[in-house]
Amino acid sequence: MDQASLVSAVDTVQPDEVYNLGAISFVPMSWQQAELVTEINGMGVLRMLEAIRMVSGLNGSRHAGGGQIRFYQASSSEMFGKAAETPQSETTRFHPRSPYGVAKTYGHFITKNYRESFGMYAVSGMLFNHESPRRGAEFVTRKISLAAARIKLGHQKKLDLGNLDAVRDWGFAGDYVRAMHLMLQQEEPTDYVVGTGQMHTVRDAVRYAFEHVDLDWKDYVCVDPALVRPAEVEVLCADTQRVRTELGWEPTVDFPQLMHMMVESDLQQVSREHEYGDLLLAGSW
Ligand SMILES: Nc1nc2c(ncn2[C@@H]2O[C@H](COP(=O)(O)OP(=O)(O)O[C@H]3O[C@H](CO)[C@@H](O)[C@H](O)[C@@H]3O)[C@@H](O)[C@H]2O)c(=O)[nH]1
Repeated sequence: MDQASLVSAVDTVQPDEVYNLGAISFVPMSWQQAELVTEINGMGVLRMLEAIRMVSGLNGSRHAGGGQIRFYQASSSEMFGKAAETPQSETTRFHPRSPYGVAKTYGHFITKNYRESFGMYAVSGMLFNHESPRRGAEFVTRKISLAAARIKLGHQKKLDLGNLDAVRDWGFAGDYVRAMHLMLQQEEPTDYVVGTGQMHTVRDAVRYAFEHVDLDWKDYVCVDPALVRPAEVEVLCADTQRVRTELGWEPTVDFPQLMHMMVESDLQQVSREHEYGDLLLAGSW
């Protein structure tokens, strides 16, 4: 959408809150299409802020109150990248490791800059990995849960993965949506790190998923060096103190439960797909 159409859309809808979750979110794609990812994940944020600024009539240097529309930017733990410390908090310095992370860092700082320049209620949530049964199949948790279900039901033989030692702080997406909403209900606009504070490896994710279907993951998982990233983010884990104390936010699903939830959902989905496929083959549709 061009800038004029965006301004017109914001002016027509007159929203109270805007959540900018729009992005190309698959990190490896950002090495293949760095310019496109920068355009969408970086410049896209600026365009949203500009549209809100124009509709709100914020023209000068700093306006107290900054208009009525509240803005949420989906920042990412990928900004911490080659992490300077663990766990990562609101004050940890950024060292992004991919064009995706660099573009998100621009989006983060331009949001902060519009808050400081125009007094806008504009905040960033530095969200760690958040997953659910709706996760795209290219992301590692869903790739694993789908494979566990397909292998269990006899529709797949093995699972190729990249770096099994990567450590992430994975949580349930539903919990993170609650955190985003809470961030826009505060008196003062400010940025938060959102995660569970728990570290797990990709290997743990595989183990939890395959355990759920009573299989030994070592019989099925192969490491494919082509899936290892050019510059990996080795360890991410959130310092959750601020989000817990200031927003009263707590995650409700732990990582083993999350993997079980995803595998359970995929067992049903894979069964349905194959039932549907069999009906088609039998000419019943
Ligand atoms: N996708 C994928 N990742 C793999 C694989 N094997 C190992 N990994 C490792 O698994 C980790 C997680 O990869 P993803 O699930 O693709 O997520 P991500 O790169 O950490 O990024 C996600 O979380 C960020 C933080 O919230 C988001 O900003 C980003 O958009 C995305 O949702 C990475 O260290 C990656 O190298 C594989 O076969 N596929």
